[in-house]
Amino acid sequence: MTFSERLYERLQPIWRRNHAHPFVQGMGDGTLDLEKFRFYMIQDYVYLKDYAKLFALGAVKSDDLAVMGKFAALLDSTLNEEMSLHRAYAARFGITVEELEQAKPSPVTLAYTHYMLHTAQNGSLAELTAALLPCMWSYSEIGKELSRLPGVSEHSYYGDWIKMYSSEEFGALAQWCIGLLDRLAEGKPESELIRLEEIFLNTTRYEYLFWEMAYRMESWPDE
Ligand SMILES: Cc1ncc(CN)c(N)n1
Repeated sequence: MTFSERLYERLQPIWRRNHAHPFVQGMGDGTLDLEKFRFYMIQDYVYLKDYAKLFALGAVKSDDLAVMGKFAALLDSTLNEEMSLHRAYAARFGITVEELEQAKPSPVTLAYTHYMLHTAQNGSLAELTAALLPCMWSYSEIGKELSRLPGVSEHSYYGDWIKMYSSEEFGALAQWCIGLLDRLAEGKPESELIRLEEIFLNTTRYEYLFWEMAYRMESWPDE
């Protein structure tokens, strides 16, 4: 069994909760309130700005040219493809790029990105990869699962989101990250695998909290 198979098997309960979240299901059946989606888009933009830095840190922590190149490609794709989706949605919501850039993180966004950046800056390349993987992997799985629902890709708002995350290109990037973690985990003692599992579990939990935060449009108490 590969390390990613072990993670997938062990974390099924929380993984399924992510897929079953009303925000995710609401995109699938088209009933999600647009205000919640608007809130999500802005927070996700703020999130991705920090998330992209993990790829830059991954390149710094690697000595393998192929890995460095792939991290550079992931950085480029996050900033210029994934975040373009958000810029396009923002335009539809009447939000300017300047407003997007100035948006401030909610408590959950801040906690999630800071946890990942802290792990990436202080940990090994394997720890960095374990931290960033649930983001890529769970969106690719959610995108694919939603895209199987009839007519969903044609939804005037949620269709583009589902098309992006169910795309082969996004799936291939997620698969590369899974393969990288498997390679990095190979031959590691159980104590280190437990540490990697804990990091992966925490960012999987943060994925859930992010859906919950967006669904409830949670911000700071004084806002
Ligand atoms: C919170 C979150 N998690 C994952 C992804 C997919 N890159 C995202 N855009 N936002």
